[in-house]
Amino acid sequence: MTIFQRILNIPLSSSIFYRFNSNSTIFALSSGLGKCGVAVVRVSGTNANYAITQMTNLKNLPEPRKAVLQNIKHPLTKEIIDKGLVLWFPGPRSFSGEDSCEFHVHGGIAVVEGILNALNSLPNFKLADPGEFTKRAFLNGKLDLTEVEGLADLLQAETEAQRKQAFLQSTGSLSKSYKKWKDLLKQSLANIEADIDFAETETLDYGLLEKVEQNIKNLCKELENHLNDGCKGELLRNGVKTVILGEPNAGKSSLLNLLCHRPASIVTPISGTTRDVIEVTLNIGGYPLVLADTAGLNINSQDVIEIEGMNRARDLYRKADLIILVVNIQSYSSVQERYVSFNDYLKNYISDLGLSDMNFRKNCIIILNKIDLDTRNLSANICDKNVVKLSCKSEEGIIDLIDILTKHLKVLCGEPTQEHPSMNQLRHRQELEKCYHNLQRFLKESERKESPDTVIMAEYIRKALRNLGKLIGEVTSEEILDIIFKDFCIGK
Ligand SMILES: Nc1nc2c(ncn2[C@@H]2O[C@H](COP(=O)(O)OP(=O)(O)OP(=O)(O)O)[C@@H](O)[C@H]2O)c(=O)[nH]1
Ligand SMILES: [K+]
Ligand SMILES: [Mg+2]
Repeated sequence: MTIFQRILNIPLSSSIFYRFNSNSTIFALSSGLGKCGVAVVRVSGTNANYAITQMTNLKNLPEPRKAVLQNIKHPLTKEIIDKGLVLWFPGPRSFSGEDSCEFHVHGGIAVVEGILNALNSLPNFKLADPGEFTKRAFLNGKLDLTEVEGLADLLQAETEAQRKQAFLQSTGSLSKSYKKWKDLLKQSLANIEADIDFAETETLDYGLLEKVEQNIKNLCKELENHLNDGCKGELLRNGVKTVILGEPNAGKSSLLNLLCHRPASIVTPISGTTRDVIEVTLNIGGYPLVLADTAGLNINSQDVIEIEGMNRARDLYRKADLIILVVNIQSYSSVQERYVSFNDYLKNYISDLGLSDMNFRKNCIIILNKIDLDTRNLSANICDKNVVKLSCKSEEGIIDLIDILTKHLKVLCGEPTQEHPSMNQLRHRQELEKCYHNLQRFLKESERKESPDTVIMAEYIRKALRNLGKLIGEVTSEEILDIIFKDFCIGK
């Protein structure tokens, strides 16, 4: 039961009942719950005008989109609940596309409760389900499905780059490309259908089919580029999975704590302290980083708990987008004479950790930790832009670390722009892969030596069109909509 249902004492089943009643007028607190300066209560639906005429002294509806100050009263008891701003948004020029209005009242819990109770007493008014305003906007054609997803992401965005990506998507940058592709396919289909229907009886443009083929080939190239983007958008949306690896006592947990500014992971001088994976989510330079501290890798260990911890560390290593390898300068110092260079030592270190297949130049940052203990000044001879010299104790080198982390994140997540928005959900990728596949089958048929079957070719384009239609929500199912709208909060 939601807090609103509790406030209004509305039984749970009623919201399920109303789900099938799209004629109802919905209302909800759209600003955050709790004491605050101003609370915004939103109303949308055929009877939205009642909320104004029944709850204020206005005889007529106010001028659209202009705030008016009014006493707001309960429609039955006529008791004044609060004085606040009232706004009227006649459809279709409203967020949901329906007649809508808003009450901006004082953000006290009892005030909000009073307004919600007053609205609930109006005929055919009901508390909105999570995301119901947006769902109505989608069903009224105000937003397509990728824009809805962008809006959901905008509400969830925790970093600047995530906000940027979500905002671009919510304002249609992604659907613009998809709609352009759809128009091209529609045109191609019309041309092929013309060929099927009239080629034998009428003279059609010479080379019409060849033109279609060339267009589809170009589209396939564009689709390839869009699909082979290194999953940048997905990484930005979900966070870059980063794992800290290294020998026991290298300072992995100290590093995690330093980056998240709190003692999230236990630090002791005892080797083998960390066993479970400790995960934190950070905002580094506007990019989301999902950072995991792991058990130190010690291939000689006989301890079953430590071995299980190491298994978990190696499992994360295989799934990680970015690796932070921690090297203890004291360990290097003790054997430095045996190696021609630090690089040489590193290779051996990595193989000793059982990470021999690791490509430590790609998406890997090497941390030379404990430089406060570098009494022999060994670090002076190490000049590698991928090696950060750090002391988790004195925090020397932390700025370099943040710098190099940000650089890696920028490359991994990319910088989505209006012209080149990134796709960022598995749903999009799957639908586009199917679309690409269907176009490939079209090209295969068109390139057949014996006369290609234009009916089959048309069918592949129809299928590809359906894939794009699903992507932007022209073809959809209640099931998909439920998944997408469940991420919204009440009032949006
Ligand atoms: N002097 C100094 N000590 C450090 C530094 N970083 C970590 N330590 C110390 O090194 C010891 C081990 O640190 P941890 O962070 O627990 O190391 P770990 O790699 O997580 O160790 P395990 O979880 O056991 O694998 C602790 O006593 C830390 O205080 C550093 O930069 N300088
Ligand atoms: K330790
Ligand atoms: Mg540790």
